[in-house]
Amino acid sequence: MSTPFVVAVDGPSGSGKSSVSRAVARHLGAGYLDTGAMYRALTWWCLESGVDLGDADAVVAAARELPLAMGADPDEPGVHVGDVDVTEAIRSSQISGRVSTVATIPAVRSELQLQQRDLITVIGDELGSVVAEGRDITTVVAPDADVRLLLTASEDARLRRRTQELHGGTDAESVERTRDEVVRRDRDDSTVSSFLTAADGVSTLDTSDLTFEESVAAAVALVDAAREG
Ligand SMILES: Nc1ncnc2c1ncn2[C@@H]1O[C@H](COP(=O)(O)OP(=O)(O)O)[C@@H](O)[C@H]1O
Ligand SMILES: Nc1ccn([C@H]2C[C@H](O)[C@@H](COP(=O)(O)OP(=O)(O)O)O2)c(=O)n1
Repeated sequence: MSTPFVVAVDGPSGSGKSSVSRAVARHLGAGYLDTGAMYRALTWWCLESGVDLGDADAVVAAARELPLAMGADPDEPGVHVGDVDVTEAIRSSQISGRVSTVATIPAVRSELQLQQRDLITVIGDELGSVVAEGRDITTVVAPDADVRLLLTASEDARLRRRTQELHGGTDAESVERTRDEVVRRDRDDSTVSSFLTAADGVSTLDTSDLTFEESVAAAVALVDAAREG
């Protein structure tokens, strides 16, 4: 069996990681792994089962026991915890508002990073290639990936995109309602991962002034160059 082709993508909220990574995975016929969804699913499970998010030991124990199933289809990347389909529920503002509390516990990160490496191996072995995205994939989870890409975009562009997605418009009030979900969360998350500037060997793609299609084309060009080289 040949070694799987791995694409690692990081970036702040609203930079386009999920949508661009899914498009790249479709282009490659690869599997897709949304590592942020794993932190979200753990947060959902803790809230559902009454685990106090302030009790780091309890959250770590929950991370070890989490009955998580990650779908790898970029067209339909479902997330299940036990029998429950949490794909939609983990995108709620309740989860977005609390996920950083979970994701900034170092031992939780170590546990989920282990699970993410295993998933990248399993998906890669099955499909031949995998696109994994998050905050620390290029640096910690898969630093040896064949392609390592940091997506960036101005705060203004990221806020506008997320507001459009969540509220269907970009009036001033909706933008303010979204600010906590983007700006505050990135500030908290960046205390434990370095996803605002590219590490050595990581390519940066600034999507601020690109259309979605242009972002995908630029990412695909990088991936194709690495495949051919
Ligand atoms: N140039 C662009 N690059 C990437 N996404 C863009 C661009 N312009 C608009 N978007 C939209 O912004 C949103 C980005 O969301 P998402 O991919 O979930 O970002 P992230 O995973 O980084 O939080 C999507 O709805 C996407 O269609
Ligand atoms: N590899 C990762 C992925 C996500 N996280 C954290 C940081 C984020 O606040 C949450 C949710 O990530 P997610 O990628 O779903 O967030 P956005 O879609 O970018 O808004 O998880 C992380 O710490 N490390």
